[in-house]
Amino acid sequence: MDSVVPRIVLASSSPRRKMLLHQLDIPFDIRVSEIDETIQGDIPAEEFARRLAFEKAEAIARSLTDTIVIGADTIVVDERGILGKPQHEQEAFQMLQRLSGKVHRVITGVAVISTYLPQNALVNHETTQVKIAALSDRDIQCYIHTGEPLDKAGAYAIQGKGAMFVEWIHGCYNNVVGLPLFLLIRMLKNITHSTNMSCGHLLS
Ligand SMILES: Cc1cn([C@H]2C[C@H](O)[C@@H](COP(=O)(O)OP(=O)(O)OP(=O)(O)O)O2)c(=O)[nH]c1=O
Repeated sequence: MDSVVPRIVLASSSPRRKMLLHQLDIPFDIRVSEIDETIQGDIPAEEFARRLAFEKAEAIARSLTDTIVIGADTIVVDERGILGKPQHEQEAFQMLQRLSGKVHRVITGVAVISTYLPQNALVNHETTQVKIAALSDRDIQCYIHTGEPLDKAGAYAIQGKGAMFVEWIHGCYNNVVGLPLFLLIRMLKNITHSTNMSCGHLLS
């Protein structure tokens, strides 16, 4: 039997995720889901990121057939808990003060839901350690004025001007930007192999 090339949908409004998935040269469409991302401190951070990734993918998958839907959620975690995206400049300032001179974790939950029959869902996460240099209040203020921090977890962008604050990372770089491609490809391979599908050589 010939293998089927699946339809892939990225359930995300993030231009970073779109750019990263484009890098793999797999055709895909984008659909944006609205879910409640209020931080819940009573569950482990990994589980929180995985749950949000699943909810983002599921909100789109429930109205689609014969599609593979990808959802992701990125959070920053330190010893005090989870940092999501800052709501305003003051919160961005507080987040960057909190990360200054320390190591934190960036966790991206990834969900891949197949609505081909038999339906299937995989959820996983990737963790990267990031060391931020000691920042003065002036460093933080200047950075906030660039406008970059506001739609980023932890109020910085490693792929942008925030790179000047990153001393080192340990783990997957793309995970920090919002989509761990190595993990995603393994999940896509798993889910397409469980049915008779292929996305060309990348997923074979
Ligand atoms: C730490 C860090 C995060 N980010 C981004 C990745 C994510 O887009 C964002 C975290 O917010 P998310 O809620 O994961 O994603 P989003 O709201 O941008 O998009 P959607 O929910 O529609 O998929 O922070 C960077 O771009 N660079 C970084 O260095």
